[in-house]
Amino acid sequence: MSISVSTLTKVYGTQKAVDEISFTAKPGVLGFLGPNGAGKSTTMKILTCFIPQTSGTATVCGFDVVKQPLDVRRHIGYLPESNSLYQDMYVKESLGFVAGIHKLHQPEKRIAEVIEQTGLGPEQHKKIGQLSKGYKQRVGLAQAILHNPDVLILDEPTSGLDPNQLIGIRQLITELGKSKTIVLSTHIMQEVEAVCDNVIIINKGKIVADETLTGLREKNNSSSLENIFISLTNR
Ligand SMILES: Nc1ncnc2c1ncn2[C@@H]1O[C@H](COP(=O)(O)OP(=O)(O)OP(=O)(O)O)[C@@H](O)[C@H]1O
Repeated sequence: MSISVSTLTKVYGTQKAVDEISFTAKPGVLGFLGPNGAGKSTTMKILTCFIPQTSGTATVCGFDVVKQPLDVRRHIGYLPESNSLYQDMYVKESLGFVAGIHKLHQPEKRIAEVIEQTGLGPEQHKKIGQLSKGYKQRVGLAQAILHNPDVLILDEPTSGLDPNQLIGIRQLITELGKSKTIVLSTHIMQEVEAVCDNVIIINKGKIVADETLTGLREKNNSSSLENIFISLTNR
């Protein structure tokens, strides 16, 4: 399994944000859904070694997030919810900077590939601060996939994008999901229908559904995903 999480718990002070969750993920796109404050970003931050868990374990490509963080970082790409980019850097320069962190061989070639893949071509000579929100999001995605990781963690990657850009990014996620394990957090149920193979719904720090998209619908009398979400998270 590319991701394996076992009885993972995170407590902030007195707030239990993640409560003994266990799940696995393999190549494909896993929708990671839940209401605001359910614990999605917290789980993603633990998987990407940004914060430590309180208890339980998580491994990425067999590497433990606490004991082997450097190995985990080599295998994972992360687009955080608040995608903080260096506004004064040029697009290509920022990708060169990230390539340096990953010590990539032939960075120029890989940067050109990723610019093509993320549709950044027309904007590649601009400073990040001059880009529209959608293109900034593409830069974040380009940075996340630059080292060709096996696992991608995308925290609301399409929030605030226009319908044309949405389609482009969703196509890219679908394409990447053919070979990589993608954990995708989103509040857009249409997006889940469009790109996800499997779905986890988390509510108040606990997993309330972990199914294939078709399995989830069958179990809930073919109800819409929106209705399933509402019924599982209003308990
Ligand atoms: N650094 C922190 N200190 C204290 N509490 C925190 C911290 N980060 C998150 N929390 C709390 O943990 C809970 C889970 O937050 P988290 O950001 O993981 O939710 P989420 O599912 O990603 O929500 P959203 O959909 O709004 O992004 C919330 O109650 C939140 O207030």
